[in-house]
Amino acid sequence: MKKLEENIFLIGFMGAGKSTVAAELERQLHIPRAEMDALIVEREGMAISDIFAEKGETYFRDAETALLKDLTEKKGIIISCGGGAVMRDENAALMKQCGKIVLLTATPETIYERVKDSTDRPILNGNMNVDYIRELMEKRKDRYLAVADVVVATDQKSAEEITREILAAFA
Ligand SMILES: Nc1ncnc2c1ncn2[C@@H]1O[C@H](COP(=O)(O)OP(=O)(O)OP(=O)(O)O)[C@@H](O)[C@H]1O
Ligand SMILES: O=C(O)C1=C[C@@H](O)[C@@H](O)[C@H](O)C1
Ligand SMILES: [Mg+2]
Repeated sequence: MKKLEENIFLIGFMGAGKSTVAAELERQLHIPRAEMDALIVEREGMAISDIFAEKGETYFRDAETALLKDLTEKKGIIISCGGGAVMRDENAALMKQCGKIVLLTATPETIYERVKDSTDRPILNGNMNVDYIRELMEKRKDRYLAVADVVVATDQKSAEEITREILAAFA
């Protein structure tokens, strides 16, 4: 893993720990990290929830695809994806072509505990409960699993442990 020629894409449900683990991978591997959500906020000059509310989800999804196209021009970076990014076929194909895809999973109960106080996950606005999380996760699960090269369950594990498992899978 010293000479990472491909990218690492971290995918998974909101709160699975993509941003947290990406930061740990960056710290350990000394390779740059791109946070899709943060880069969209920077490009648009608006919070994610404001983009959804004022411009709509399709606008956000188009911005996400445009950003992914720019990011996949690069090599050897860690990309922490938006939780829904891989649901678009075009995005999933781009990721597959340009790197290894790591899926982080967690139970709906764990996810709820991690995201319940957040106000900037518009997909969960008004639906912040375990049942809704389970339902949406179920809808997304097949796609997440279909594209993943490596799957790491994150419940009751620290970011360091999860990172160790990812690196072991690629060793
Ligand atoms: N392994 C873990 N154990 C305990 N808490 C965690 C773990 N991973 C992440 N968290 C916490 O859960 C919350 C969500 O984590 P994070 O932002 O990394 O998720 P994400 O997958 O990037 O979510 P999103 O798709 O919404 O960007 C944060 O408060 C983070 O500190
Ligand atoms: O799962 C999703 O659809 C999303 C996850 C977040 O990372 C953001 O990209 C946005 O809130 C949408
Ligand atoms: Mg994140």
